[in-house]
Amino acid sequence: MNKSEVMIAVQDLVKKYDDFSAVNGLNFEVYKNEIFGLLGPNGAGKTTTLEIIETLRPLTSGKVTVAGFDVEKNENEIKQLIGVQLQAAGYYPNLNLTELIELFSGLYNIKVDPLEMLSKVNLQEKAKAKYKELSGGQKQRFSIATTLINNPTIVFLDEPTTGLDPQARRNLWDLIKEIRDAGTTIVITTHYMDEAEVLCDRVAFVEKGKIIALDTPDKLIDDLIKSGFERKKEVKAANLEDVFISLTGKEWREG
Ligand SMILES: Nc1ncnc2c1ncn2[C@@H]1O[C@H](COP(=O)(O)OP(=O)(O)OP(=O)(O)O)[C@@H](O)[C@H]1O
Repeated sequence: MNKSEVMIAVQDLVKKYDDFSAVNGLNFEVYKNEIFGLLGPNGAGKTTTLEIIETLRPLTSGKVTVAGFDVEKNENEIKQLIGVQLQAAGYYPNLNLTELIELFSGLYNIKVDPLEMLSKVNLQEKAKAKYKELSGGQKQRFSIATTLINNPTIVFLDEPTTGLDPQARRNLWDLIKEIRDAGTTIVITTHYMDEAEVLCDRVAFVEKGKIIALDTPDKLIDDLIKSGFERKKEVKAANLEDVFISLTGKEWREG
């Protein structure tokens, strides 16, 4: 994470749907090369905020810049810099993965090697498989590959591990970290706090369209402990998920 380089700046962001404020004065910055998590309950305003940053939804007031470009004035420049996870329902179920990558790269008007893109997400063996033949984890990995086609500077992932088994989730965490380590900034939303804790460099908690806390997971946890918080139950050195992983292994298994 490089604090000196701000990739996304959100200032006093407000989004109203009629007289309901879904986003109610948000302020935060995302730094170059970090994994930044937006956390919060259903309806808190996370997706709305992401869609405004992605230039897919107009803001009501405030200012949002992406790599210095204003979302209200430089939509095209921003679209070239970002990778957005497309909803799976939009994929043509009868095309194979190679054909789908070719289709998407055609939409971006660029040429990529489909096999190279698929190998980034460990799906090279599935190059000739149809999308509908993939497991849940493979579908998620494929959708992450589609975000990387235009070689983006920033990637947005909206709940990328929902519905996956523990192995598939952990493998996806490794993949997302690799993408960050290769120089990409990542903004993610998730409802899984364990995921946010191991994956995110910094997290913002959003509630009712406002940020109620923003820091590294370590700092947020340390502050809570300093305030006198204690868990009721004795904390064990492992949990049931650790048992699952230790019994079944951690390799890619949805083959
Ligand atoms: N197009 C719309 N018109 C009216 N209200 C909307 C619209 N889109 C979202 N909302 C409302 O804005 C609020 C924030 O929704 P948003 O989808 O941003 O929340 P979220 O934090 O992403 O929730 P989730 O975790 O469930 O995805 C919700 O109360 C939602 O009903």
